[in-house]
Amino acid sequence: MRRGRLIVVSGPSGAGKSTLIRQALSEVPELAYSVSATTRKPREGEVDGRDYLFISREEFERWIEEGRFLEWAEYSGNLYGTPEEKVEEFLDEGRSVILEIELQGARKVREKRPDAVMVFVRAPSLEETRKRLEGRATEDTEAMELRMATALGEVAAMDEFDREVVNGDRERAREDMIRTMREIIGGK
Ligand SMILES: Nc1nc2c(ncn2[C@@H]2O[C@H](COP(=O)(O)OP(=O)(O)O)[C@@H](O)[C@H]2O)c(=O)[nH]1
Ligand SMILES: Nc1ncnc2c1ncn2[C@@H]1O[C@H](COP(=O)(O)OP(=O)(O)O)[C@@H](O)[C@H]1O
Repeated sequence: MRRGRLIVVSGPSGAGKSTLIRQALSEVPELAYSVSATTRKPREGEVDGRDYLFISREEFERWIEEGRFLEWAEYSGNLYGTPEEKVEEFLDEGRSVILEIELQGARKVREKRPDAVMVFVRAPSLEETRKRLEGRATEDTEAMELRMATALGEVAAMDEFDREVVNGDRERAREDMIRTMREIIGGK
């Protein structure tokens, strides 16, 4: 069986990555989602094992020592990492796997797996990114400002990516994301 593709989806906080990925996963059955581990506290509505594996810093550090991560990074004071075993399982089953990860992690994956396809998601502008983060209201002011500061650096890295999805109009972005995923799976 042909192995699946490794798909990295990255972009500033508030760009709409989670929203677009959720939509792509429900439309494209060949896609699987890699559930990351994090030391961040769960947000209202987030489910352990579905959105993230919520673990302590001690446990996270143990996983690093045991070499269980394909990549990991610190972001906004918390640790985030991609457990490698599950990703490999999906790829072996012929499913393509989406990693929703920040820029440092994306760069590590590109180094380790040059065949990974890098997709950048962004809002039409930074002002729009801020508005959406404020609308989502999941972070306190400090965490939000940190995300905005990081967003500036992330937008500058756009050129490092293979594909871009601009999330302006919701419906168009949804279609664009789904088309992009189908093209990647189909080898385009
Ligand atoms: N390197 C890395 N980044 C991750 C991983 N999982 C999530 N992230 C990124 O960590 C950042 C923060 O995620 P989160 O706390 O859920 O906040 P949000 O992006 O504002 O919704 C986002 O850019 C995610 O893409 C991971 O396994 N590895
Ligand atoms: N095209 C869009 N137009 C307006 N708001 C959007 C759009 N896409 C997503 N949002 C909203 O913006 C906020 C951030 O989206 P989210 O998917 O959580 O971003 P990310 O995962 O990149 O941090 C959410 O409240 C979401 O409902």
